[in-house]
Amino acid sequence: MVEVKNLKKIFKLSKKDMKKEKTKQREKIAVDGLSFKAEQGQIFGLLGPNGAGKTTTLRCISTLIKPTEGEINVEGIIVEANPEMVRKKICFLTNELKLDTHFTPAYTIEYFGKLHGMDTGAIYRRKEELFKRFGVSDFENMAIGELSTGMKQKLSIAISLVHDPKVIIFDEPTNGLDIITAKSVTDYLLEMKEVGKTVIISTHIMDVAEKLCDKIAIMLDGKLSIEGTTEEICRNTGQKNLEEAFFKLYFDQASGGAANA
Ligand SMILES: Nc1ncnc2c1ncn2[C@@H]1O[C@H](COP(=O)(O)OP(=O)(O)OP(=O)(O)O)[C@@H](O)[C@H]1O
Repeated sequence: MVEVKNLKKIFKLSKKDMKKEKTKQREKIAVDGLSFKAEQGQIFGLLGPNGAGKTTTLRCISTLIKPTEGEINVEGIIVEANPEMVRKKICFLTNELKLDTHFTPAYTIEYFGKLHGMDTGAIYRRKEELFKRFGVSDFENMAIGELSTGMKQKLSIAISLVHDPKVIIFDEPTNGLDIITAKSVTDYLLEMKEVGKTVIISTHIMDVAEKLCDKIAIMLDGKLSIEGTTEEICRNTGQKNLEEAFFKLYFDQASGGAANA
């Protein structure tokens, strides 16, 4: 279970950031009073356009950055009070994971397994299972520097899961993957929810959200716009599918009108 209460994250902007954001403001409110609860045995999706605050939210849950305000509870542990305990329970897959190019996939997963305090036998079994599952076995003894972007992505997925975490947090899980690997990832996430894990993903792809998620929170400009199942979101916005509901909420917000969902 992951519960986020009134999460707010304000970034101080450097001159370079201000230029990039085309703003005169010295601060950026990336997440603004966000609350939601992702239950065990459920895939919860944060859906939103670029810059909506999805990655920032996931980074706060994953203990990588500190919230400015609010409280996050992961499996009964308050993130701010006990980040080390939370790290044992979660995995966070992001394309920011930097892997040492000189090492092989086999060595790297062993290294991460040891960091999680696993014994050699457990690491080996997990490596065999995950490498087979995500198609890493064929290149497990090559140098990471020689791998393609997709191969590195598959390896990152396997590494992030080595310690069999209770809470799986994937930022844009299918980004950059071919359709076969994308399917193996989504199938895996569906299996994980069946065995009672809590899965949280971020995506801007409607199809991924609709097919995969039990519950969806649509984020716009750092705020929660609406939360519910696809059916609930469609019903509450009076639209016939998630994409149309999303556009209604987006344009209502852009025009300053209340989404009223
Ligand atoms: N470290 C940072 N310093 C300053 N601003 C930041 C920082 N990280 C994120 N932001 C800003 O916060 C806002 C939300 O960014 P975030 O990456 O959370 O959005 P997102 O919904 O994940 O978008 P995307 O789909 O593009 O990944 C953006 O305007 C971004 O530029």
